[in-house]
Amino acid sequence: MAAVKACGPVLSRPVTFVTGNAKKLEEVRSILGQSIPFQSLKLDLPELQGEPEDISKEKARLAAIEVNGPVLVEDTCLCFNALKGLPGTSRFFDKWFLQKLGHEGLNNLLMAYEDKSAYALCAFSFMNGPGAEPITFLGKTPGKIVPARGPTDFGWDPIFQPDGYEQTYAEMPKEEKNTISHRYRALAQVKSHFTEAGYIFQSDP
Ligand SMILES: O=c1nc[nH]c2c1ncn2[C@H]1C[C@H](O)[C@@H](COP(=O)(O)OP(=O)(O)OP(=O)(O)O)O1
Ligand SMILES: [Mg+2]
Repeated sequence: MAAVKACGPVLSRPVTFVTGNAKKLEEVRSILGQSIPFQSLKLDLPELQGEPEDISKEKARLAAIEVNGPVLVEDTCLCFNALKGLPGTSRFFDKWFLQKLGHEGLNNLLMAYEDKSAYALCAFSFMNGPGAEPITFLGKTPGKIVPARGPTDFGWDPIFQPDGYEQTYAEMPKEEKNTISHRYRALAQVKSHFTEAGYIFQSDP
C-alpha cells in the first residue's frame, strides 16, 4: 500500500456524485470542471420529505452506504412565496409533484395570488464515506413563476424566471444559467470547502 503523507482529510477515492437525473449531472459536470475529481453514479434515491437540508443529508447517508466511499448528492426544490402560509408544506420537494401537475398546473397553483415570486433552492451534501458526518451547502436563486417559455427538457426551467433577467432558465444559454443558478451557488461553496479543507486523494490500492 502506498504511504500517504496526510496534511488534510484523506479521501479513499474520487467523490461519487449520485443522482438519477441526467440533466443535473450535466450541469454539475460543467460547473465543477476539473476543480474536484469526481465520478458519477446513476441511482434513483428515494424521494424523501422534510426540510431540504435534512433531505439532502439523508440522501448522502443512503448514497454513502451504496457507494461505500465519499459521496456528493443534492436535493433541489422550487418554493413559492405566496404559499408559505398554507398549512402543511409550501415546498415542491420531489419530482412527482412536477410530473403530476405539469408547468401549467404549477402556474395555476398561484392563480389566486398576486405574488408570483419564488426561489430555487439547492442543498448539496458531501459525506466522506459511511459513518462520517454529512456537510451541507445551500444555494438559492430568487425569481418568479411565469407561463412556460423555452425548451422543456429540464424540469421546471421553463416556468422559472430569475430576478434581473428577461429569460426563463430554459430560454437562457446553459452557460448563463450555470453562473447564476441555485446549483452554481451551492457548488461554489462546495468548491471553497474542498479548497479550505485540503482533501488528499488517495487512490485505491
Ligand atoms: O435546475 C433545475 N431546473 C429545473 N428543474 C429542476 C432543477 N433541478 C431539479 N429540478 C427538478 C427535478 C425534479 O423534478 C425536482 C427536484 O427533485 P430532486 O429529487 O432534487 O431531483 P431528481 O429526483 O430528479 O434527481 P435526484 O436523483 O438527484 O434526486 O426538480
Ligand atoms: Mg430525487
